[in-house]
Amino acid sequence: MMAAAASANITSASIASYNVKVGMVPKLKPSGLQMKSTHDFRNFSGLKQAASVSCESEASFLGKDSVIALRNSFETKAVKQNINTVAMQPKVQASFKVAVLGAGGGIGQPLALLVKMSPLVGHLNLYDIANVKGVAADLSHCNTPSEVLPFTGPEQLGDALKGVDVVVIPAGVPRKPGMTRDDLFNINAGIVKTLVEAVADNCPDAFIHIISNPVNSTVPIAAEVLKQKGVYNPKKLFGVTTLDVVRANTFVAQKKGLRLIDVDVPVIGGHAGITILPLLSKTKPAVSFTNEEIKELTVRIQNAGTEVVEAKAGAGSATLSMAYAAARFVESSLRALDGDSDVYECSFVQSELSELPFFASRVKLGKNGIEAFVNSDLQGLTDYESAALEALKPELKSSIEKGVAFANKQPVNA
Ligand SMILES: NC(=O)c1ccc[n+]([C@@H]2O[C@H](COP(=O)([O-])OP(=O)(O)OC[C@H]3O[C@@H](n4cnc5c(N)ncnc54)[C@H](O)[C@@H]3O)[C@@H](O)[C@H]2O)c1
Ligand SMILES: O=C(O)C[C@H](O)C(=O)O
Repeated sequence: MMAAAASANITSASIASYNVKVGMVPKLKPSGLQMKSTHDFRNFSGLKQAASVSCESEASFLGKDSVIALRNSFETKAVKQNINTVAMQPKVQASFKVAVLGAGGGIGQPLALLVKMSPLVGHLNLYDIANVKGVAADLSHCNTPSEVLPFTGPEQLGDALKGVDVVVIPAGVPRKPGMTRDDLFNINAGIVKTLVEAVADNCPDAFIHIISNPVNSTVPIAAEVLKQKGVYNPKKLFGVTTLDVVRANTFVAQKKGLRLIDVDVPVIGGHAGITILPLLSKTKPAVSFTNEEIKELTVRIQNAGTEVVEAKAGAGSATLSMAYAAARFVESSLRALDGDSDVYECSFVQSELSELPFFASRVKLGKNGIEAFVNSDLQGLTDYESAALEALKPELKSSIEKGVAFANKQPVNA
């Protein structure tokens, strides 16, 4: 069944009042990194459990707001139960099933490790056409809750996907120096099509995270495949653009001498070159930039993938930072599925925020996928941002149309 495309739009005013309403976390912001899970957590990273320590580690991919919320959640429970937070032993209830398709690769392996560390994950299925048995055996020795299983080859793909809540797809070839992401289309389009067909057949209700490039085309391909299979739910199909946000946050913090953990920059548009548009005017905390700084930061964020491709000199593209970013998006999705009502992330999704059918923006995630679009991010843009937004549209439109045309030329396998 095709679900309704439109979700409610959210303005900054409604976000503000929403945050006041939930009230548990003093300084919430609509940035995707708050945590108020219904589950209790234990930290598996070797630190003491969150209830008993100040765990504002700047190394945590949970981010500051998550950590504050996590601690508040324990403290609130402890007060209610009239017990000492230091003595509290939270019970882990890992329940979600995650599948990584392309798990033996440069992104897949570190991503699998980070997902293995999540206290929300009970089952972690690793699928690849090669090299995945050893990865699963290796990971399965970590004393974190999830059971790790390997699945190799098309005959095991269906089993890898049965009952899965979140499917992450980093399968496909990466760039070499001199290539654009679109140069990967001919190989990766077919890989994504085949994998999404299997998702449609085996776990049509899962959140689907597409990492494989070119994201601006592979997400529309996935949408068409799901439509052809009669199971498209636009609220649950996501192009992973979290790495653009991670990079923007890092580069802005470095440039302005801010604490990394404080910075949040929304990135809109798509995921290739000029289609990546960081909205520096919406940076939190509010920062002022010179025109030169805006240009320099924008271009650096847009070319950051190429910066890594060139530094790796033929050995691939970003893998470790991508795994980190993908793990953040998985964790956000699981928190949303777990009932956390304050989860916001940027993602490339079916959208009505612009005249393009797919567009990256900040979205609010809930149990049923996208609950709302943060349309206030697109209001009050600077002249520079407005011009950049108009300039990206033709390229993004043509990448979307290329994906749709590919999928419609190649009917899905029944
Ligand atoms: N969205 C983003 O921000 C982002 C960031 C970095 C990389 N990427 C993209 O992610 C993709 C993977 O990059 P990587 O560095 O991990 O590449 P990689 O070559 O190291 O790994 C890819 C893996 O996919 C597997 N694979 C290939 N065909 C498959 C199939 N049909 N089914 C299952 N698995 C299959 C390969 O065996 C390999 O293990 C590339 O397309 C790259 O451009 C996207
Ligand atoms: O740049 C690439 O090809 C990989 C990825 O899209 C990235 O942004 O790092």
